[in-house]
Amino acid sequence: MTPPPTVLEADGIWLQFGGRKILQSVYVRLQVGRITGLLGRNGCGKSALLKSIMGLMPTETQSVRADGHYVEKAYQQPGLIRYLPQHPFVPPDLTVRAAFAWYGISVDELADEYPTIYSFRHQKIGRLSGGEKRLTEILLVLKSDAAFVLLDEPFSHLMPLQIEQVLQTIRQESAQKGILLSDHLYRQVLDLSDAVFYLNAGGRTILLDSPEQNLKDLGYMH
Ligand SMILES: Nc1ncnc2c1ncn2[C@@H]1O[C@H](COP(=O)(O)OP(=O)(O)OP(=O)(O)O)[C@@H](O)[C@H]1O
Repeated sequence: MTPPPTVLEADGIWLQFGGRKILQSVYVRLQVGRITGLLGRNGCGKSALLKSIMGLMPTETQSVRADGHYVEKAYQQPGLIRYLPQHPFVPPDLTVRAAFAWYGISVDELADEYPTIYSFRHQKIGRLSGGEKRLTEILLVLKSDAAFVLLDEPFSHLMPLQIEQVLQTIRQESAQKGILLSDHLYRQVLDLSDAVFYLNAGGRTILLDSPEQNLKDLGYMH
């Protein structure tokens, strides 16, 4: 059996909407065992980039490679890569237990770590609150058996205590996964990430060498 890949690279991604250039020759790199942050202003194209990597957005050109092998439709390869979009994606009629089973996870794994979600195991997803649903979806993606995980604004809808817990789970899961984390909670992203890319208004990624200072210079924060 071939071992799972350890590096995922995306480059040469060009995307425009109605003549407006969103992504221009973007480059990002994920590595198993590392967390890679992705920051950028509202509307700069972070979500579009994640969708492009997944093969869910028609781009002009792009190259996504796992250990150098071309990946065409990442969304068809859940063992390779999983994606948390900004919008809810689990069918509302599934129970929490069934949703975890769908992702190859036993809900019993959550009993100690996430007792509230575990207590909802017989509930339908559609009956959960916004935050409970978001937390369920984050855990589905994070705890699934994928080599790489893309997280688009995982902290939205979560209360501070849950954010702390999810940060810890991201850290734990990164031991066996390469994780791309895009969120506006920049402090948490900086603390957690081994490397941080900034997507600038011109649609190019910059690898930050001094993140705090770079982000001020780039006008992302004061
Ligand atoms: N399907 C689409 N058709 C036309 N324009 C789109 C489409 N999807 C996204 N856009 C535009 O592309 C730009 C990038 O959007 P995207 O959602 O990727 O930004 P973002 O960096 O994730 O923003 P935010 O931080 O606010 O979530 C925006 O200007 C958006 O309006």
